[in-house]
Amino acid sequence: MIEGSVIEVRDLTVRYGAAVALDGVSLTVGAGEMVALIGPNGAGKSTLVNTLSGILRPASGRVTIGGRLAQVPEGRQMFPDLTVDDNLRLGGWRVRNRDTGPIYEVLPDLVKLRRRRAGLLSGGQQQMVAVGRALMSRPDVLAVDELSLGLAPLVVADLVRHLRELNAERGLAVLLIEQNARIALDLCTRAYVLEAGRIAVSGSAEELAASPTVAAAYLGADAPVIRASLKSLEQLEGRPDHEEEGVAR
Ligand SMILES: Nc1ncnc2c1ncn2[C@@H]1O[C@H](COP(=O)(O)OP(=O)(O)OP(=O)(O)O)[C@@H](O)[C@H]1O
Repeated sequence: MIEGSVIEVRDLTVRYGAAVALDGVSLTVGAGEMVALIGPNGAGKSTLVNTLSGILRPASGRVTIGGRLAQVPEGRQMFPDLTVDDNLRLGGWRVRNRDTGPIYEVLPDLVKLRRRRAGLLSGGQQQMVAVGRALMSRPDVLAVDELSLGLAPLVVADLVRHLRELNAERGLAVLLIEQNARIALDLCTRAYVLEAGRIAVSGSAEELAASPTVAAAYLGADAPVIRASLKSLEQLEGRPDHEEEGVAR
């Protein structure tokens, strides 16, 4: 394993029966790094996350995780009849961690919801529970599958801000799997573009955002909306202007 990396994927091929979903994929995520994996529907993004977390087995190639990986699954996967607190607790099951207190410190919006049934929450609230539940296993790296799916821009901006804080203050590495490339390239420093099971292009977020091909294919009309939401969220909370650095390009 490359020193200092928390995820190392080498020449990974994954099949569903005869169908090849991932074909010779290689990528790395360094400790404390935020890396994006973007790509269209059916590119193989969820297959990759599910292989990282051991749900799927590679046909060939190697996946190495340095430290602990926790997954925020696509669609949030709440236990709808359980309370928020019980959903969180389930995230700590593997490491025998039942103390949800630290999660409410990191995600204080959940405090007032702790006794509510998860099925009654909004999509954004559920996504926050899903992030908190993943944090219960005290991970070194979080694999977040479609953070923004079906959520309003302001809600996404709030979740992005929390991920940024977790990264800056706790050194949590993040692999962000996103269809919305603008969000991914705003949040992360490096990115890979997955197309039809192969890495089509990779590089720094700046390079990819500046690439006409990537821009044409992936940077749609929603881009200004998300950035405006981040800005208004920060203004609402009286955050200083320099926090905007790294968001707007
Ligand atoms: N259980 C399965 N059985 C057979 N084929 C599957 C299965 N799950 C996914 N596939 C196929 O594998 C390919 C990759 O799917 P995957 O869900 O990983 O893509 P994705 O990039 O996550 O797409 P989306 O953004 O729509 O979730 C697709 O062609 C898909 O149809």
